[in-house]
Amino acid sequence: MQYDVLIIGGGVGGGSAALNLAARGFKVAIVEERDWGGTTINRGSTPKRALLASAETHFRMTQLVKNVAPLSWSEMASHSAKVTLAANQRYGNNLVNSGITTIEGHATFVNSKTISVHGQEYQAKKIILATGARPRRLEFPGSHYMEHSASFLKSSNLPDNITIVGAGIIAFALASIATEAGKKVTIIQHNQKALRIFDQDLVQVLIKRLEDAGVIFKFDNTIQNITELSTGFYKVTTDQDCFETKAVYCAAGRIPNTEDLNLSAVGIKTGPQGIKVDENLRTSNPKIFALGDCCDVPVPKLSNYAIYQGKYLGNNLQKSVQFPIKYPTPALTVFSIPKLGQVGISTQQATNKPELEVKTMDIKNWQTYARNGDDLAQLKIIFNKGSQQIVGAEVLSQDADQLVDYLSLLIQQHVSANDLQQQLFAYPSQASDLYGIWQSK
Ligand SMILES: Cc1cc2nc3c(=O)[nH]c(=O)nc-3n(C[C@H](O)[C@H](O)[C@H](O)COP(=O)(O)OP(=O)(O)OC[C@H]3O[C@@H](n4cnc5c(N)ncnc54)[C@H](O)[C@@H]3O)c2cc1C
Ligand SMILES: NC(=O)c1ccc[n+]([C@@H]2O[C@H](COP(=O)([O-])OP(=O)(O)OC[C@H]3O[C@@H](n4cnc5c(N)ncnc54)[C@H](O)[C@@H]3O)[C@@H](O)[C@H]2O)c1
Repeated sequence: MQYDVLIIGGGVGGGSAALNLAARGFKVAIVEERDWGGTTINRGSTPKRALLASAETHFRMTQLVKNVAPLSWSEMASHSAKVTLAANQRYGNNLVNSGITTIEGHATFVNSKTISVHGQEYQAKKIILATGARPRRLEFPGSHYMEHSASFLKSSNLPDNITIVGAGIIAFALASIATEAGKKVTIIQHNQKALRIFDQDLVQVLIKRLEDAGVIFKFDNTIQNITELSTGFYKVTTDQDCFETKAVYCAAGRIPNTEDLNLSAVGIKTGPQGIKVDENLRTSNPKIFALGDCCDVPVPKLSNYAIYQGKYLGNNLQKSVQFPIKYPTPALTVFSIPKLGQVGISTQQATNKPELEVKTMDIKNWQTYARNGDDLAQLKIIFNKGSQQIVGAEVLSQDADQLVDYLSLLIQQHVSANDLQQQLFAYPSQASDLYGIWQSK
C-alpha cells in the first residue's frame, strides 16, 4: 500500500502530525503498537490529572473547612479509568474520522520508503518517526520488583505505603496524589537536588509542605537492593538506610524508543538523547523525520512540544521543510499540590544577567489566593530592566498552571503594562490580578 506520509507512533506527537497532514489533503497512515494517544492519553497527563482532580479538590476543601471525609482510592481510580478510556477512544476515532489509515502493530524499516507491520509492507514518500520514550530502568539486585508511573496511574488498589525513586516532575505529582488519598509516601533521591530546573527556593517550600503532609524525603540516598518479605512488604536498602514499603515506583527519567526499528538499515543516527534531527526535524536520512520524545532536540520532552512539532511538520512537509522550527515561550508545570509553574526565562537562567531583574512576590494575601486558602502562593517575575517587559516567571500556587499560561501569552506577545491597562478582565480573577504585577513592583 502506498501513502504520501507514514507515521510510526500514535501518541500525541504522531497524531498531531497525522491530523495536520490529513487536513492538507495528504494520504496519511499511522502505525501504533500499543494504544492510540500513547503516553499522554493512556499513561501520562490524562490519568494523572484525573486522579489529581479528586486529590486537589480534597486538599482545597481541607484548607477551607474542618472534617472533610477521606478520599476513596477506588472511586478516584474508577473516575480516572473512565476519563482515560473515553480519551483513548476519542483519540483513535478522531484519526479514523479524519480520513487517516490506522494500522495496529509494531513497525520496522525495510528501506527508506517502506516499513513492515506484521509482515505486511507499506510504502510512503516520507516517513515520520514518533515512537516516544519509556521509563528508565535502574539495575541492582531486586530492581525487578520496581514498577513505574503507569502502574501507579492504573492501580485500582494503591498500597497504603509506597516508595518513589527519583525526586523529579513525576514523583512530585504521584506523591501529592497518594498523600492526599491517605497513603504514606517515601521519596528517594540520589543527590540533594529535587526538580532541578525549577526555582530552588520555591522547590524548598513545596518539599516542606509535602513533608508536613507526611511525605518522607531521603536525599543523598542511592537505592541498592530490594528484597521481598513474607509479610507483604518489600525491604528497601539504600547506601544510607533500610526500610519497609509495600510498592516501589521508579521515576528516574525516561529514555527514547529507538530500538527494534531497524534504523541502521536506513542510515538514521541516534544518541543517548534519541534520534538525531536537524532544525527541520529531519533525521540523517533526508526522507525521514522525527519528533516528540523519541528525538534529540534542545527542548523539554513534553506533550505540548510533541504536539507543536507535529503541527510544524504537518504545515511544512509539503514544502520539503524550508524553515527551521522556532519554539514559542516555554511553559511547564509540575502537577503537585500546590503546583509549581515556570514560563519563559527561569530564575536560574536570569542569574548573572545584569539586564534582568528578579522580583519575588508573596501573593498569598492577594484576594485570588487568600479566598482559596492558597497560603503558600509565591510568584517570582523576571523583568527586563530596560523595557520593563516580563520575560519569565516561576510560581507556586494551587492554580500555577493557569497563571503560567496567562504570563506565557504576555511574554510571547510582548504585552506591556500599558497594553494590559486597556484590557477588561472579569474581576476578581487570576487574569485581573495581572494589573497588580507591575503595580506591586
Ligand atoms: C506520568 C507522566 C506524566 C506526564 N505528564 C505530562 C504533563 O502533565 N504535561 C506534559 O506536557 N507532558 C507530560 N508528560 C510527558 C508526555 O507524556 C510526553 O512528552 C508525550 O507523551 C510525548 O509524546 P510522543 O507522541 O512523542 O510519544 P508517546 O506519547 O510516547 O507516543 C509514542 C507512541 O509510539 C508507539 N510506538 C513506539 N514504537 C513503535 C513502533 N515501532 N511501531 C508502532 N508504534 C510504536 C508507542 O506505543 C506510543 O504509543 C508526562 C509523562 C509521564 C510518563
Ligand atoms: N507536568 C509535566 O510537564 C510532566 C509531568 C510528568 C512527566 N513529564 C515528562 O516526563 C519526564 C520524566 O519524568 P521523571 O520525573 O521520570 O524525570 P525527571 O528528570 O524530572 O526526574 C528524575 C529524577 O530522578 C533522579 N534520579 C535519577 N537516577 C536516580 C537514582 N538512581 N536514584 C534516585 N534518583 C534518581 C534525578 O536526579 C531526577 O531528580 C520529564 O522529564 C518530563 O519530560 C512532564
